[in-house]
Amino acid sequence: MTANFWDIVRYFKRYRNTAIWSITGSSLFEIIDLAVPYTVGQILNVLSGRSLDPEINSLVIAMASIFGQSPNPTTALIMLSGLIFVVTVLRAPIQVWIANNFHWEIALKSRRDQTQKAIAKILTLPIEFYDENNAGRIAGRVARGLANHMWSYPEIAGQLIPKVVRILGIFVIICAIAWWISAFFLVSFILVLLGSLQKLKGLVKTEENLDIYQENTESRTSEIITSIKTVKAFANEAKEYKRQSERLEREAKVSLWGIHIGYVKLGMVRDTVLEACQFVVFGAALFATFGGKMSIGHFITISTLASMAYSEIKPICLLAEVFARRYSSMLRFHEFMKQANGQDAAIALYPNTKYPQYRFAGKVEFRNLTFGYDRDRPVLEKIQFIIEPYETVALVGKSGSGKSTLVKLLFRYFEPSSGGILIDGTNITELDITGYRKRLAIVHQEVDIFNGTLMDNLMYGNPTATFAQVQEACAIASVDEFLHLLPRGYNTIVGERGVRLSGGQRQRLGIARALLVNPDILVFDEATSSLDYESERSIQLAMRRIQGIRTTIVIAHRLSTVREADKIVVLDKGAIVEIGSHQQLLAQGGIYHRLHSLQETGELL
Ligand SMILES: Nc1ncnc2c1ncn2[C@@H]1O[C@H](COP(=O)(O)OP(=O)(O)OP(=O)(O)O)[C@@H](O)[C@H]1O
Repeated sequence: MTANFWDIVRYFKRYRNTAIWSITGSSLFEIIDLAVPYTVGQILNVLSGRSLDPEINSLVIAMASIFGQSPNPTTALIMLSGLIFVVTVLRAPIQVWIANNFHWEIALKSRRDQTQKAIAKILTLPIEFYDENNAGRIAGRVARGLANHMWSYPEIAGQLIPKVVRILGIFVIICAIAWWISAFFLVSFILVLLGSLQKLKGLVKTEENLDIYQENTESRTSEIITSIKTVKAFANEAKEYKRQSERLEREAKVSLWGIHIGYVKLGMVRDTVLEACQFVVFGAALFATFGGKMSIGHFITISTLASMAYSEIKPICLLAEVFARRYSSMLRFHEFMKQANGQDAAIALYPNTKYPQYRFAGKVEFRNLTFGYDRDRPVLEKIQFIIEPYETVALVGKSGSGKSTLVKLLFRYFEPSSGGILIDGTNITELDITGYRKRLAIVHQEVDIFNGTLMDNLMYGNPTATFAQVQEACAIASVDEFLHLLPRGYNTIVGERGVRLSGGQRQRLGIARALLVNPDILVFDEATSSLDYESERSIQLAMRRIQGIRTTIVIAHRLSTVREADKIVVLDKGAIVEIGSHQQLLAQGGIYHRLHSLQETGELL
């Protein structure tokens, strides 16, 4: 999905009304400020004994009559000084208030809204997105996009637009005094702006490449952090360091020689052209004044305004440059936000959303199910078997045979290409996905631990569980075997900043967490990592306690667990090759028998 400039504009759409009046306010103040050089010019005319411009003269007469004075040079000077006081001293706090208050208010509020939307997007993206993009890449893209939008808004709304309006105002005033100077001014302004924009276009393209490079570097840094144990175990610190340094060097080359130098050259050419134009205007006005075609007051007004205008073009170009530098990362944020949601996106993001409260006996039927991540390459083919309520079924097969994929389909992370899954006779696609998933629970091979207390982690799926229920689940899952070893029992902080739990302890925590949900179907993905004997025995005990209470599906990597299952489904290359009890399958003398013999001789399944 591609994004464009209008996505950036839409980002702030919610605050359109405040934006319109605050930008108009800021722009008006930039115009009002222009009264100063004009008034100074008029003061000079008074001081040098020349006449005022007709409009100002009638204003002085009108004001003098209001205060009962006769119009003379003194009243004119008081009037003109009063005008300068109003547009400078009185204007200052109001202008700062609008700029600092409203522009930043919009920037910060939009950041809050959009961060919320980004979190919603993260929660609703299809699960395969996370197979293809790691945390560092996603987090980096979102954070850069949000920050750049936030910084850009006050610069564009509070500075760039008002400055452009100010330049237009200057053009109008110069035009009223000497149209030929204003024509030169306008042409030079447009040419400088078009030239700068043309050059910026090229630089934005290079910025885009830089952004992609940066994302790749961030992604690898995040991988290094999450896989630091592997990096260290292979003593690959130097290799990783070198690879990242090379990437940074490549980024520096692009940003220094491709982009930075581009901006420097652009600035050099632009500033020289601007100074030259200003000099031409100054010279033309000087000769016009010397030749008696212009008053000294108008000469001062024009040269001051021209200097103001040309000095405003520089910040306008600089603001455009800064925006260009941020542009591609903002677009990449919108590309991320436009990613299609997963088919489970309907899952409620708001806690109060109602969903049906299902209750299943737990009969699961895989009916002629075929599926492939890539539609042309099926990973599972014509899978057909039934799990009766409260049965324990073990899925067995070599790595890559499709066991996990079958479970992913049960959780509706993906839809089958043909066939389907029925629960108590109803196709799961006909059920509300939230209500349905609430009745399932899974214990992954690697149990995720959130930073918080052990209790928080146990109650993750069911925050309303009672203490007695927690204790019961912990007893079944053999969590209580290590509970007393933790310094503060249930209140011990575990996870990122707390006590480290071993693989076996994590799995037992995972089982207790799943049991607390009281699911109708429990899926247990046995840890492949070799657990110590004690942990393995505890987990087996826990599994034995669960059997017969609810439908249980075990992705088995150890045959010791499988032996106890009511039914064993042996998968090979995405198809069911054997199905039956441990004894039946041994008697068949097929794949299962071979796997069993291998394990008996000490080889892992
Ligand atoms: N997200 C994915 N996108 C594309 N292909 C995938 C994806 N996940 C798994 N596969 C492929 O699907 C096939 C089945 O994988 P699956 O993870 O289901 O096997 P498994 O039996 O659970 O293996 P293991 O025991 O190693 O976990 C494999 O060929 C794998 O490469």
